[in-house]
Amino acid sequence: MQLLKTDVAIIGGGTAGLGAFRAARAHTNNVLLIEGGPYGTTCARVGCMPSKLLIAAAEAAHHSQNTAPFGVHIDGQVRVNGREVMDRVKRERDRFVGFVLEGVDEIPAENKISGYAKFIDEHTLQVDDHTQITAERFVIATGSSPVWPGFFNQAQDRLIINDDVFDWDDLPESVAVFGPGVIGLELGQALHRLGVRIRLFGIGGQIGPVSDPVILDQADKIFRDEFAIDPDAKVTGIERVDNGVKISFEEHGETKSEVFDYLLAATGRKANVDKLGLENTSLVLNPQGVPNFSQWTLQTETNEPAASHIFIAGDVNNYIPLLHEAADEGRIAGDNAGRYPDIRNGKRRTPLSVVFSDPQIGMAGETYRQLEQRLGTCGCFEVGEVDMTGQGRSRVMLKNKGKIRVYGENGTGKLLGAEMIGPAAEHLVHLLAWTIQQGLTITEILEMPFYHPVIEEGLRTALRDLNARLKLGPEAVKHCLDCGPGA
Ligand SMILES: Cc1cc2nc3c(=O)[nH]c(=O)nc-3n(C[C@H](O)[C@H](O)[C@H](O)COP(=O)(O)OP(=O)(O)OC[C@H]3O[C@@H](n4cnc5c(N)ncnc54)[C@H](O)[C@@H]3O)c2cc1C
Ligand SMILES: NC(=O)c1ccc[n+]([C@@H]2O[C@H](COP(=O)([O-])OP(=O)(O)OC[C@H]3O[C@@H](n4cnc5c(N)ncnc54)[C@H](O)[C@@H]3O)[C@@H](O)[C@H]2O)c1
Repeated sequence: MQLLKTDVAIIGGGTAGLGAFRAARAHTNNVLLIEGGPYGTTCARVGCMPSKLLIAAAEAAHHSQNTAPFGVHIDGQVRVNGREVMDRVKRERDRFVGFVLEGVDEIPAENKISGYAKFIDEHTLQVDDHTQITAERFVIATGSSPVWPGFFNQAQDRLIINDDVFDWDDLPESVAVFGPGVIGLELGQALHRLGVRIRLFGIGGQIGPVSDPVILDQADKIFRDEFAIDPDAKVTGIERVDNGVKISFEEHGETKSEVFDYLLAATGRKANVDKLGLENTSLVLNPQGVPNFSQWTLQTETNEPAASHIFIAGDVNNYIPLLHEAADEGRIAGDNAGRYPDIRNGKRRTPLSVVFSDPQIGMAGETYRQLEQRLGTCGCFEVGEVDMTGQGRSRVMLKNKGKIRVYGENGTGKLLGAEMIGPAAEHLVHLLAWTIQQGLTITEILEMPFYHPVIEEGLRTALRDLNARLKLGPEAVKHCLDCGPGA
């Protein structure tokens, strides 16, 4: 058994762990990074990047099949070569992973340990069966893993998760996707557009991360128009049959069955805490077994009188499981583990999220649900809205679908948040998150320049509507002449 002593031990070499490693090293050279699996990060290997590559191929197929309304006809067949699609996805994915690996290679060998770590007491980790590490402070950055209900296991070898999709050499004929959350929606729509027969099964009517019922209703209509999706499905059976997996479900009061090549479980993820031996520490755990922690310092809560020497960052803390948040949290946790006990509050940014469906779903600032809970009973916030079906630039490009809803505070006139489904949502929510973080009022935002004809003019209409409802501006004028046609 190798015995090692260090100032800071980082458990997990993903995005949060690598950020924590760098930040802790600014305080001490005695930092150990422990990685159980392959380096490369979830984001680059099986997450953000390969999913966006698959979506990019799907968009190319979709555009080339939908040129006729412009009077542009592709005579002949648009052919999707599944092998070439997957080859590009994997080739480009490997390139992104390669960049991460180059960074990992620069970390000196004596600062890296391979193996799965587990606490055996407050200050000691067992790594596989080969090493024990005693450390003054720790950062837990072990990420998350997919979860699914037990009855999915009836699909046996045809049950797959996102990781498996990015291992394919060719596209299958059909996939039943369970979970129209972020992963299911992105992958399901992309597969559909690449010619794979899909059916997307949800539960309780939820689609993506949307909390605003008006946007949810839009999403439901838009996606139902394009592919088979039931966000509130009644699935009555899952069975492994000779040629795949048979799913039985109710539709319009009838029981139907359909056979698919695979069942893709995209029904959520859970924090990787179960094998960490946290029961051997004094940490206070929530019902999911995740340590309680401060979102500002990433310091965990302990039963001991002394402040905790353990920090937790990234997906494993179940707070905001997104890449940029994992990176921020890694830096904050690593910095605090390095400087402990003189710890600091880190900078948390305005919440921002994007689903790369088409149309995209975007959210910035506080969600509708959060605002309803915080301000709903006092009539303290108002909602402005624009329907994108008539929006000039979107219509020109035949991207005129969806709605934008913006939320503002009565009295202060500040923008609080937004939810949307529609064109260029990935860009619009950035603009909104940036203005919310600066604490701008809707009036101040409306003083900014707006070009013509652009999708941002649609956002301006929603903001004008909001200002009028907050009684801080005139009624929004329908077809305002000084705005430019279709603004
Ligand atoms: C399909 C998919 C698409 C996504 N798309 C986006 C997107 O478009 N935009 C976005 O912002 N986010 C996206 N995400 C989320 C994003 O990938 C995660 O938020 C982010 O990767 C989390 O980073 P992390 O460092 O917390 O975890 P990870 O990168 O998973 O790192 C955790 C590491 O810990 C290691 N580990 C686990 N247990 C132990 C142990 N006991 N000992 C040692 N090592 C251990 C693991 O091997 C792993 O390498 C996506 C996720 C998925 C799955
Ligand atoms: N574009 C992005 O930023 C992006 C992309 C992918 C993933 N992610 C991150 O990864 C996280 C995990 O994504 P996810 O899609 O696995 O989780 P999710 O929580 O977003 O979605 C899970 C979905 O599965 C549904 N569901 C649960 N049980 C079900 C069942 N038995 N049958 C059918 N549906 C069921 C839920 O209602 C929900 O809609 C996301 O929260 C997000 O933070 C981000």
